[in-house]
Amino acid sequence: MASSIVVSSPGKVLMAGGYLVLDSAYSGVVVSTSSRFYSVVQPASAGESGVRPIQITVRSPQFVGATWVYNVNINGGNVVVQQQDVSGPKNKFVQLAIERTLALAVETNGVDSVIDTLSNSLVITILGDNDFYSQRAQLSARNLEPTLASLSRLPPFLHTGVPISQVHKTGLGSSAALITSLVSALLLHLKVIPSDSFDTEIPSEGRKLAHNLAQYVHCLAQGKVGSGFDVSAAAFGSQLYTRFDPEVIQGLMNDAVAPGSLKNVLSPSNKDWNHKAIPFQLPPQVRLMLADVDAGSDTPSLVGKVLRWRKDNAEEARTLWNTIDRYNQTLSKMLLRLSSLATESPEAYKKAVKYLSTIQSVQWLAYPGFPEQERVVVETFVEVRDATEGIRAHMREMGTLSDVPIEPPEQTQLLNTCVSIAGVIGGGVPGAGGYDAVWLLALEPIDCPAPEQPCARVQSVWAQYTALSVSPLLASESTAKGVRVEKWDAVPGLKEAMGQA
Ligand SMILES: Nc1ncnc2c1ncn2[C@@H]1O[C@H](COP(=O)(O)OP(=O)(O)O)[C@@H](O)[C@H]1O
Ligand SMILES: C[C@@](O)(CCOP(=O)(O)OP(=O)(O)O)CC(=O)O
Repeated sequence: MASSIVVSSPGKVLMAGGYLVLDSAYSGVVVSTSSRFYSVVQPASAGESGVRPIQITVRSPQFVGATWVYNVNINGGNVVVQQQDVSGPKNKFVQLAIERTLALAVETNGVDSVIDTLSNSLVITILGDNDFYSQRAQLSARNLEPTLASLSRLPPFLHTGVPISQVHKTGLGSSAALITSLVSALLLHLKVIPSDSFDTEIPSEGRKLAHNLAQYVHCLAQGKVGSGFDVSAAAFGSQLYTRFDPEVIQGLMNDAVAPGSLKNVLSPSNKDWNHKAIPFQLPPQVRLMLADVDAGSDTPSLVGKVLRWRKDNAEEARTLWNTIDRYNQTLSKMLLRLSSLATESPEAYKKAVKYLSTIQSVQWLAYPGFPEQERVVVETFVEVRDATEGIRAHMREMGTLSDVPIEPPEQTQLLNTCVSIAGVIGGGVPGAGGYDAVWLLALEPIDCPAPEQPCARVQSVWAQYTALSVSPLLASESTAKGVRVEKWDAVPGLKEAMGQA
């Protein structure tokens, strides 16, 4: 498909730092997922060139009735993107992503250049990996158990059978990944950033601009400035994230922006973008598993209650947040140390993982005869386990003090059952917590048959929780990178899904 651009961004799991990451004094441990969101930008067919006003059609082939046609009006520096069918369902994430990216392109390259680039109009297709949306209905329709093996048997980009408004999201940050991949694809198509902006993980100026624009659009679409960890993960991949000062975009949080007001604010050289995204990755042979547990909690209301408690109990909250932050930092430091140990002593690391994968974590230190290098690996894994348990205990305490179900009893019971499975390192509730999901870190020894892997043991326990209708997801460090340009043929099922609409 000539002159098409395919860009993808990962989803996210905030393993540690929920609520704290709203304060730039603290950081969050964010793992970007193996599940990715794709934006495909193509010039409309030749027969539609020269259409006025310029039209941009956006299609979401995975949902019923998810096609939006926009008229683009560029008058001087003003860019207005209007939905043709004003009575139809709207998608503010898509509309604002297009409108503000075009406005930035006009500021950067001038009106004539943008109009010339859009002379053929555009067709944009957006698709999320299956894991962004609950596949329970699709699994039961195929009489399949809610297991990883069943999920891997589903066709990629599976049609959900419902309108977007009715989809059960799994909390991987679909809107953040959507916006980041879409603005990145448009910035490339409109030649606002160089074509190689996403060729390496090193944050190029183009990647930084795409991040800043995506953060702005996401906050505008949501009507609030969250911590932004989800967009940062979509842009830069797994990281230790510290939020930017919301003031940097406060002046742009309006229905319309004055011509010329975006470029300087969103520029990577604007030092007011003071977020931090320190590269992070899970150690080898460690898998992040996610269970989509329930219909989900209302994150903004949980956040509102916790922040009210924090405001009314400043001293108590500071002490508790500082304690949680120490556990969060220990978790990230020990996970990074395991990556170093795997590089320094690969054989000792592999042997330790193999042994630990066969027993419960509470027994990991029982054996006294480890050789020195293996003992260091075992002790470091124990520190990770202890950090996860310390985070859980203090997040539960925060929930009790603020009357918010951060780790409610049902989740505590599920997590306690899971972390006692042989080969499971630890777990917790992601992000704001609640009833949405649980995450686990599980060992994955290299030379061990799949049915004996800790992941498989977790699956068999999760399959018993039919009441929780768990649909497990899986993330891993191997593919958890930020925005990247894709080759058509390298994305299984993409061409077929494009034809779905
Ligand atoms: N494939 C898609 N096509 C169009 N819009 C989508 C798609 N997936 C998600 N969205 C938009 O993102 C919103 C969900 O974003 P969000 O609330 O961040 O969910 P989550 O973070 O739990 O995935 C949806 O309501 C919809 O507007
Ligand atoms: C509370 C938070 O710090 C983390 C929320 O993480 P979640 O992953 O729970 O977010 P949703 O996908 O919107 O449900 C709020 C924030 O950082 O913006």
